[in-house]
Amino acid sequence: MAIRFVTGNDGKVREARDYLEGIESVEQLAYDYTEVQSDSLAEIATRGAREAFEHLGSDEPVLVDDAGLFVDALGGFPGPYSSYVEDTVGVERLWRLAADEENRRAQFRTVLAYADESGTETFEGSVAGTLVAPRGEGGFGYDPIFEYNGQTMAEMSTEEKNAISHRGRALAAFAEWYAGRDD
Ligand SMILES: O=c1[nH]c(=O)c2ncn([C@@H]3O[C@H](COP(=O)(O)OP(=O)(O)OP(=O)(O)O)[C@@H](O)[C@H]3O)c2[nH]1
Ligand SMILES: [Mg+2]
Repeated sequence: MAIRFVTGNDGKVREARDYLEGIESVEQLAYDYTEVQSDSLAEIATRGAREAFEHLGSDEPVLVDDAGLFVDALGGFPGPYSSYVEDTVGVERLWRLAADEENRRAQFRTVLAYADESGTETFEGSVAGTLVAPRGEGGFGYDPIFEYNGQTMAEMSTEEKNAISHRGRALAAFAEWYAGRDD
């Protein structure tokens, strides 16, 4: 049975497909679930997955991904508000905010929530890196300003990004659980 990935973000779908290829197919559903205002990505993802599962019906499980960029020098901003900040402030201006700081460390975090009739499972992944002036054409979102091991995530192929990224790590935990579940 295909995994129903509820997201409007094509980049997330590309990465999930690349990672889960050979395990399960991934179908993108564009249902716009409520993203609650919370400091916790897990809470946002869990509540979104429950709402999407109940709304979409048909007893098929859904997968939701809530992600955020946490900048050390900015007290973890934009964190759970990363999507809003990308749309309002923009990636380039967020970089300029961080460029004035001595400490340019940041983390990317993702929580995947998988909801079915028996409940919701969550899988987390994070990666630590350094913010840099934008480089690279690949990826999406903040990838051009997030450097890991000398490369920005926008300079990596999908496979290279998945091997080190927050989402790749969350997908690894999900894939292990998914393969071992009995249904
Ligand atoms: O550099 C990045 N590398 C990534 O791997 C990544 N994953 C997410 N993001 C950005 O962080 C916010 C998350 O918000 P978010 O989880 O609500 O996603 P979204 O609104 O884009 O899609 P949806 O799944 O909610 O429909 C959005 O601004 C995304 O562009 C990323 N940026
Ligand atoms: Mg969103």
